[in-house]
Amino acid sequence: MAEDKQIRVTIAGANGRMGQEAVKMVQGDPGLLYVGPIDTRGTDEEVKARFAQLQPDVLVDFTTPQHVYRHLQLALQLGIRPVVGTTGLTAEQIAELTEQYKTAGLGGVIAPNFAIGAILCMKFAAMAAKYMPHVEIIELHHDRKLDAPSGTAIKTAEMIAASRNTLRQGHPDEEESIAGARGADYDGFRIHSVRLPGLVAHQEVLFGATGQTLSIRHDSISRESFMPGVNMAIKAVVNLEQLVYGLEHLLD
Ligand SMILES: NC(=O)C1=CN([C@@H]2O[C@H](COP(=O)(O)OP(=O)(O)OC[C@H]3O[C@@H](n4cnc5c(N)ncnc54)[C@H](OP(=O)(O)O)[C@@H]3O)[C@@H](O)[C@H]2O)C=CC1
Ligand SMILES: O=C(O)C1=N[C@H](C(=O)O)C[C@H](O)C1
Repeated sequence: MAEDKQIRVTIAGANGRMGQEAVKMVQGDPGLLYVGPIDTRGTDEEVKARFAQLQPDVLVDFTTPQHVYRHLQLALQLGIRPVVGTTGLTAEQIAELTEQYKTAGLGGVIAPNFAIGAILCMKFAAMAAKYMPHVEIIELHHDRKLDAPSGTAIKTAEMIAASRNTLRQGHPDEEESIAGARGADYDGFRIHSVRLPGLVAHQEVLFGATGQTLSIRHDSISRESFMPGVNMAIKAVVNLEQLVYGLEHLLD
């Protein structure tokens, strides 16, 4: 795409918590043109007619786990490059979409977290797990969140699992007297989800070894924290020819 041409951006979920921030960010960048919101709660024909009216280069998605898979399929059919922050896609869906986008040679970004500090938290956690394989993840979010565990916690867990040998942690005879007390199991370690009003988006990765512990913590205290990453993804996706999962793939 020519460097001096504005990138035409539509946003799904434009009235939501993240969508409102994203609209402000896009409208504040002279390199981007906000062409308007897209709402896909209609028939395929109605939605395609709206896309035809908007003519976007990029679809930014901050909606719900229920809709995001269809949005990625629609974007593929229409040749619009998606930048997806919505969480809740399964590993199988991401793998399938990655193949489909590769076949079509279309760029896309799925990023469970756009905050640079969260990406560093994931990378540091993966580094630490190699040397301190006993680990638990605690993610903490506002209580309007629909999915658990968070997309960030799942991505962190995937990166930890890739950098350590599978290890079933805790006492072999441990029992829960209240179901769920030990959290969700991922590759032998545990993920705990906290939901409270007042929180935004937070994650702590705890490691333990003989006589020592290590905590790696990231806090998003406002949704502005995600916007530089969304901006970077919009500008990168127009030059991509495949779907990437994780903002770390766009960082050098
Ligand atoms: N990757 C990242 O860095 C981040 C990702 N997220 C993720 O982003 C997603 C949105 O979070 P958040 O903004 O807090 O949620 P909100 O509930 O505030 O916003 C979701 C919005 O999507 C709208 N919506 C629902 N369905 C459709 C549809 N089919 N087409 C268009 N709009 C639709 C809703 O409209 P209505 O209210 O009318 O139903 C609502 O305005 C979540 O999955 C969350 O996990 C959040 C923060 C950071
Ligand atoms: O719903 C949220 O708010 C967030 N969702 C993302 C996730 O599930 O990881 C990113 C961030 O944690 C905020």
